[in-house]
Amino acid sequence: MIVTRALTKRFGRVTAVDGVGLDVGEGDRYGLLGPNGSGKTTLVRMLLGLVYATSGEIEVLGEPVPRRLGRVLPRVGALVEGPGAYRHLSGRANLRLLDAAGPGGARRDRRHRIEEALERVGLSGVDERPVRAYSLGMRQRLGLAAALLRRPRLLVLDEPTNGLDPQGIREIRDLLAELNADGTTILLCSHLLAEVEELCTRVGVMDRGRLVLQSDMAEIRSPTGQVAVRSPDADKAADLLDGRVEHRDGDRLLVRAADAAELNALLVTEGLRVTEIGVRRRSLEEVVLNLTGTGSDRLDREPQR
Ligand SMILES: Nc1ncnc2c1ncn2[C@@H]1O[C@H](COP(=O)(O)OP(=O)(O)OP(=O)(O)O)[C@@H](O)[C@H]1O
Repeated sequence: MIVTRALTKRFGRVTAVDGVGLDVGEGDRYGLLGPNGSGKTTLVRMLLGLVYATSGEIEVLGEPVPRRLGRVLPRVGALVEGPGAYRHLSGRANLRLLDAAGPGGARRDRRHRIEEALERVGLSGVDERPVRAYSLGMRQRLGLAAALLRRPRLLVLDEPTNGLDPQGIREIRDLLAELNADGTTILLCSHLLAEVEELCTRVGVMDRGRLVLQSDMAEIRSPTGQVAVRSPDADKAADLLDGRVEHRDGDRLLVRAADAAELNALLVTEGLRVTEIGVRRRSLEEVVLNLTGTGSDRLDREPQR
């Protein structure tokens, strides 16, 4: 769906994007993660022909960009510059204008398409108030509706849940999952680890212009070969499992073992009580921290010097 090779963009002395090889497959929910200023926006703007690359190659939907942009863009929905709209017009009127700019047949078909897009983003009940009276969340939804008008095969979204409350975030996340289940490939930029972890099937991590990680989420979340055990008999358990305990913290043990059920059986057979047990998987946060030393769920910390 999207392939870039050695993609680089310099603004004067600043290298915003540095030798990036992005690989987004059909049906992916790809999360491009990175702190502010790491180059995510510049990268997606290049994919959409909004910025020209300094060097490197881009292919979107099998076509070279920007050379074949005219063939690519009608099949791509994008929400990149923030939800831009005419503030004095209603949301519906904005979509009407946008729709009229493209091909699309009879007036009835157009009206139907607009209502369908509004419905998808939960704005079907919206009245004729001008967009300037909308909340940020409503504007964000309107931006998404605009991106969905042409039933795109690929959606490119920059921070799609910015400014939304938790309920709004959940709705957008559900909507994106639904669209993806219907066959739309999604590329989204985010500085929120949790958002990418919950929604995405594939992740790329940007750090100072470079793509420092690109992997399927399933691979990141694959078992580490350790089992986490919590037991009120932790001392005895540690004696019993001597040599296999990699870490101990009070009543919690981290044990080198592939099979939690087997370990549980062993402990219980020896008369040791187990309150919690499970195969340990790394979180996306751990993986990202190891790579970039970037903290917490907001990745917008200053790089360490
Ligand atoms: N038009 C421009 N002219 C000069 N420098 C720019 C321009 N656009 C981006 N940059 C610089 O390129 C770097 C990457 O910026 P970019 O906006 O792509 O990062 P980002 O990861 O998307 O961050 P954010 O989430 O804040 O948008 C930054 O150092 C930024 O200052």
